[in-house]
Amino acid sequence: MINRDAESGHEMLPEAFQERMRQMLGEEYPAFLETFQRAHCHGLRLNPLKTGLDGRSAAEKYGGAYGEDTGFAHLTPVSWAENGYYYPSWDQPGKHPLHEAGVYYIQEPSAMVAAELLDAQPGELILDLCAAPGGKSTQIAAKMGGSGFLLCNEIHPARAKILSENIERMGICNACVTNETPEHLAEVFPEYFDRILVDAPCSGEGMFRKNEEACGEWSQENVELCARRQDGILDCAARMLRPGGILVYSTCTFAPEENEGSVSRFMGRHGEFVLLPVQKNRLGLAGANGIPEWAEKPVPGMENTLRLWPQRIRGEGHFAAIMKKEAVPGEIYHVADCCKEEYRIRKQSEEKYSLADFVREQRSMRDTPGKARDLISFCRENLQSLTCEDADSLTFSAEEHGREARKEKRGRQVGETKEEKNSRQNLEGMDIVEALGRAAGMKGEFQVIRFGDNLYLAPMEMPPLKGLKVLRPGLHLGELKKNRFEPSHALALALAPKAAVHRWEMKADCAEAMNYLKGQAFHAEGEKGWYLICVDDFGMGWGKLSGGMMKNHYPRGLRK
Ligand SMILES: C[S@@+](CC[C@H](N)C(=O)[O-])C[C@H]1O[C@@H](n2cnc3c(N)ncnc32)[C@H](O)[C@@H]1O
Repeated sequence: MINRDAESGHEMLPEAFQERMRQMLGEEYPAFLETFQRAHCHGLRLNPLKTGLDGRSAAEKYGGAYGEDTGFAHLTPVSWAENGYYYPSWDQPGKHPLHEAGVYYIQEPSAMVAAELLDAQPGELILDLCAAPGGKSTQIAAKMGGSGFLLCNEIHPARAKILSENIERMGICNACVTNETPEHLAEVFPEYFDRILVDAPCSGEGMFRKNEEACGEWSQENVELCARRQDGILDCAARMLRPGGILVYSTCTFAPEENEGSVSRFMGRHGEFVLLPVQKNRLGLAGANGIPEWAEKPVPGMENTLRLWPQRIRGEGHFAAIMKKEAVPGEIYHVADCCKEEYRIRKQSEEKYSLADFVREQRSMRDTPGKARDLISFCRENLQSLTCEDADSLTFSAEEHGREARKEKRGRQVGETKEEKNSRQNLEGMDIVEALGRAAGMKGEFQVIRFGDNLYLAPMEMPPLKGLKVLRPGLHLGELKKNRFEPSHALALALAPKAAVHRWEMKADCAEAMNYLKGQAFHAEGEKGWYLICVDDFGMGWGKLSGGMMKNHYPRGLRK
């Protein structure tokens, strides 16, 4: 039954929920209820993969550079998230071209805390098990900075598609998106990951203020159902974590059964895990403790978990806990290193191409000069020549400008045998693919994967995905069409703009940018070919110039 107390602003809250919250909060209950009369906070996270800056510098640069009507001014920091900012309710950053260019992700401020606690490091193997729509995955990827492997999984197909689009929009190169059950993933990846985030499906009580509809669906039975589901998901996560690995569990609900309850039941079943304290002072969240008495069988350290309350902070209700897998009960789990070794060997035997094989195959695809459908020819014509000894500091050569200069030196050079010429061109091809990976943000070693006519880049750490439902096996580079290679939208968003030979610059706050997002073609003069369409120096999509017209290649499904 719904309590309709119009004056209080919480008329939509179910009575049983109110009664339980009254019991839980005691004297603090009126302050909690009062939050339902206030508007909720709005947050966004700046994307360092795009800006190349830390949050503060990016906020100063971009927050200051845009007027009120762009929806990108007035940013104030969220204390617990590195690149997190509040924006005022009158701003509409979701409608701005910079949003489509992946410069930021709109995310509820409290929801930013879980990925901070996961503390992902470059080079690690990380799983986001319940990942759609991708707020936390994109935050984790930002921390990895293009190095290591991120598996983003979502059980619901339609939500997995949205997840994949968000991974693409944010220009992430080292992530794979799957649509799997936790149980199936646990069979495929025993003790594989260094860190796992379980941002669990929950009763969503913490979002009631934002989403009234969720209130109507609330029931005690659903809370209990969610708690049981969380037990199952956490058990799968435990199987996939390597000894010494970190598991972060989070929800956006207040229900004790799904928070302290889920954690203590999990710890009861898994003696190999210990609870780690959340460093609350560092996050500006002193005293935001979990409550041991709210678990049926509390385990030591439960107060070290994190509870966010809307009456205490500028954000919605959230819960998070950090757990570490310590012991290695050999009879249940394999040893992680053995497992990784196994993957490495499988990869070697199953992998279709080495980079060298791939380059050789691509070069043989050039049936007629000028009709090259291979990736290397595309790069030669459309990417600046790059040197990439140090992945962190790409140098783009300005001297080799011009279509002629970029053409492959096809003929034999003086004193060169046929074999030497082939080998030189293969090496050049490998350099080009290597440079493409760097320009797309790859920091470690990577592989090129071909699915039919589609080409992808993926970190070397990505294991074989046979038998899994995969939406995105890495960064989509593009498609080999009949007579040409067509670059993907994902590549436009991941590519460092300075790597593109042809760029078409637009101002983010002008009508031209919105018209491009609507799919409109426009008049333009310049050299024929592919153009990276940029808003304020950020890649937003492709256009193809021919005969004075820029054909619009912004994907139909994303047009405004
Ligand atoms: C809280 S949401 C995740 C939000 C996401 N982490 C983010 O930051 O954008 C929980 C997700 O778990 C998914 N889910 C539902 N049932 C599941 C199950 N049995 N196993 C795994 N995930 C499930 C839901 O579809 C939902 O997308």
